[in-house]
Amino acid sequence: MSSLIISPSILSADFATLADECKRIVELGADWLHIDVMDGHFVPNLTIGAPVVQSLRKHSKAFFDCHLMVTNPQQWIKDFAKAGADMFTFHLEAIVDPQQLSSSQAHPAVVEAAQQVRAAGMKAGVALKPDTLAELLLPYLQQGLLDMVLVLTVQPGFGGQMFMAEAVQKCAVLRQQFPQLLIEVDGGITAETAVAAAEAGANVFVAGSAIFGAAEPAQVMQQMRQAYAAAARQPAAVPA
Ligand SMILES: O=C(CO)[C@H](O)[C@H](O)COP(=O)(O)O
Repeated sequence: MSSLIISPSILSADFATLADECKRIVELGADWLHIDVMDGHFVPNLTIGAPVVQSLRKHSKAFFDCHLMVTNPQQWIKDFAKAGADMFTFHLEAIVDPQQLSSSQAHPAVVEAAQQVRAAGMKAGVALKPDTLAELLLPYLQQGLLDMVLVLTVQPGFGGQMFMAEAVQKCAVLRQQFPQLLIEVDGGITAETAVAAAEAGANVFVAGSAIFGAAEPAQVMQQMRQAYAAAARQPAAVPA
C-alpha cells in the first residue's frame, strides 16, 4: 500500500492570512494543500478561484490539490494550470448526470475533460458526491485517464460536517482493482474517522476543521499517520 498523503483543506484556514497559514501547516507536516473552489451554483457556497491560487503560488512550493466544486469545470482548466495548480479534481456530476453513465462504457465528455486537464500539465482527479457510485469510474480508470479519485464523505459545500461512514465503502471497491491509485477522502476526516477511511483503502486524507481548528495541528496529523499505519500494517512514513 502507498504512503499516506495529508492534504489540509484551507477552507478552514484564516483567509485573511492565507499565505502564512499555508506556510505554517506545511512546516507542521502537511504533504499537500487542498484548495476548495466553489461557485455558488454546483454547491451552495462561494470560495475562491484561480487568482487566489496564483497569489498563493508565489508564497508556496507545496502541491496544490484543487477540488473544483463548480458547474462547467472545463471552463477553468487553463486558468488553474496557469495559476500553478498541480491537481485539478472535477466532479463527475458536473460533467454528466450520473444516471446517464454506465460502469462498462466511458462517456466522451468525461474522457475529454480528463484529457484536457492532463494536456494543461496538471494531474487529473475526479470527485464523487456521496450518492454517486464508484463503479461509474471504472471505464476511465481502466483506460488510465485518472490520477486520483476523491470520495466525498460529506455533501460538498461546507467544512465542519459529520463524516458519512458508509461513503468509504467506495474506497474499498476502487482499492481492490487499483492498488496504486490515489484515493482521497474529504469531509469530516479526523484522527478517529481516518481509521475507517484507511481500512477501506484511502491514502489521501483531506481535513479542514480537524487540522486548522486544532490547538496542535502537528499532533493531529501524526495521529492520522498512526491510524493509517495501523490500518495498512506498515510503519508510518512521510511521502517525499
Ligand atoms: O470539500 C469540502 C467541503 O465541500 C471540504 O474540503 C471538507 O468538507 C473539509 O472540511 P472538514 O474537514 O472540516 O469536513
